[in-house]
Amino acid sequence: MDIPACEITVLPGRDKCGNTENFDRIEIRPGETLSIVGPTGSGKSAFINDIEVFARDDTVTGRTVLVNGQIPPEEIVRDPARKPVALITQNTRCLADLSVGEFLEMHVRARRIEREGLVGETVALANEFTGEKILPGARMTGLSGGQTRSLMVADAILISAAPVLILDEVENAGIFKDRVIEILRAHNKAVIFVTHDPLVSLMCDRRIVMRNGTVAGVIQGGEGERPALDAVRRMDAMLAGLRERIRAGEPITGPVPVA
Ligand SMILES: Nc1ncnc2c1ncn2[C@@H]1O[C@H](COP(=O)(O)OP(=O)(O)OP(=O)(O)O)[C@@H](O)[C@H]1O
Repeated sequence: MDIPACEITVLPGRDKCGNTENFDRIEIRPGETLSIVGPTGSGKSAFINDIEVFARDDTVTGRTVLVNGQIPPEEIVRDPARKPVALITQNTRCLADLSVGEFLEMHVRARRIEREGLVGETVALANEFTGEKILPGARMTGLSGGQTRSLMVADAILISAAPVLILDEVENAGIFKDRVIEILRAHNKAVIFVTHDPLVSLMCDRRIVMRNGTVAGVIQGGEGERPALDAVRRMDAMLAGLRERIRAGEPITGPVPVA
């Protein structure tokens, strides 16, 4: 069953001191990418938690989250097969004692999807996100952090088909973040990244800045940030190259090219 694309609206609650938040509403539409930034303890996780549980003034923040302009019905909130939001964090792991292929086949069957080759497509997509190739015969429990996250993102796109994805600090875990963003956009997903990564933040359409448990600002990316994005892209590629050389055990002597 495909879950139709939807629009998420976050209505204001209160900051940590109990003051009403200073925004009208934040709307997240299909195909949009949003990053949540801010110092430790500023309320980033609380913000995405509100979206994940479809808050109704019943969380610490007092926010309310609407789906297509309305309080979502119970069956959307409770039934994982109908829930439009998938959350993937650094700690998301799958503890099934199955091979990757068996696990995905089971998920395809549970979702009653009849499409030839979907398991293979999902593994192939996951392999676009990670440098450490995933084999269909590998055990789920033996996958590395980066492989697990890549597989979960590919599964969320092709099998769970959740229209809204929340990725909580997954960038540190050996996945090609620019490729992930590109593919998620191509699939018209709404994506929310909680991130400390400059490249991910600058690649997103908008940045929500958190402070003291509240939304302190919303920054629209765009042409003004283009030079910064281009520079960060070059730096990131340089660092990725260096990381690979260090991982391969090369001594890093002589000058390192700077972006
Ligand atoms: N609006 C709020 N009202 C009351 N408490 C809040 C609010 N927002 C966040 N908190 C609480 O403040 C604490 C820190 O928030 P949170 O974990 O969301 O921060 P964070 O930005 O995700 O931090 P980190 O970067 O360390 O993960 C949590 O205990 C959370 O429940």
